[in-house]
Amino acid sequence: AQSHVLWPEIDRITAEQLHYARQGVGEGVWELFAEDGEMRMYKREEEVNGLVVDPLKAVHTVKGVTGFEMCHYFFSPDYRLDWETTIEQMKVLEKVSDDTMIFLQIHKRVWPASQRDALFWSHLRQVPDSRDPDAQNIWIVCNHSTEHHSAPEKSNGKYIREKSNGKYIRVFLTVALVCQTMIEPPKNGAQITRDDLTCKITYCSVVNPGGWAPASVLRAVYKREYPKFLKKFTHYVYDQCKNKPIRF
Ligand SMILES: CCCCCc1ccc(-c2ccc(S(=O)(=O)CCO)cc2)cc1[C@H]1C[C@H]1c1ccccn1
Repeated sequence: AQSHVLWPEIDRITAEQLHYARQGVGEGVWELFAEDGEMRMYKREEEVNGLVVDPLKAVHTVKGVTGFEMCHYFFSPDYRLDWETTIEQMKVLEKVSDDTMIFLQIHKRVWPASQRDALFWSHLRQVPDSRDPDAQNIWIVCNHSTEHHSAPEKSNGKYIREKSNGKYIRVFLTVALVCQTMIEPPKNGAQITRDDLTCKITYCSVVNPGGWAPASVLRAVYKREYPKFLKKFTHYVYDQCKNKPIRF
């Protein structure tokens, strides 16, 4: 992917998102708004030009899967429709490389707002841990809005794009899923099993709705959809992996 025109941006945004994901939620600005078992979901209330763009940060711990497995199922287009319940259609516009793709997703309409679509590059990468050089166990998937010749936004600058009989508003998003594998080595030197694995997850998301939607509607949607999404996704990955050989 190093040769692709997007590479400098992919490299920069992925590094920025890794750094951002590692910042704790201790500093008072984050508000805890959902808890479910090990999952903690935080948000900051922010508006850009009167649009709600509340940044979200979730932390979660899932036993029995590796960070690679979690990121693999998040990145791969083959499984997305199994766990993403808010999209109507998904298309890979370009396969930049084995670890980088460009997606176009049409999201289900959220009444009374107009229907949205999302066009973004998605990049999967293993991250050497600067603090712990032999921790080859951190993986990240970064998704960031981009343009693409095969899915232009309407030139009127209102991010409205014609579809067959209506219009989509294009959202602007930056998302990062950072997963670290923790291994509790078995006492008696036995082979590692899934019972010895724990995956520590940090999920960060900023979705700018792209066009006007009532703050109350957006905040209600985010409050409902994000916990549901992370719970469904992590359970899906556990179920997909539990009877398969471990992939680090
Ligand atoms: C009036 C609603 C305007 C915003 C609609 C919208 C668009 C994209 C997105 C979104 C796009 C991508 C991602 S992801 O993490 O990269 C995974 C791949 O799909 C995540 C969320 C969200 C929402 C908001 C529904 C809200 C919502 C919240 C969590 C999940 C789904 N929907």
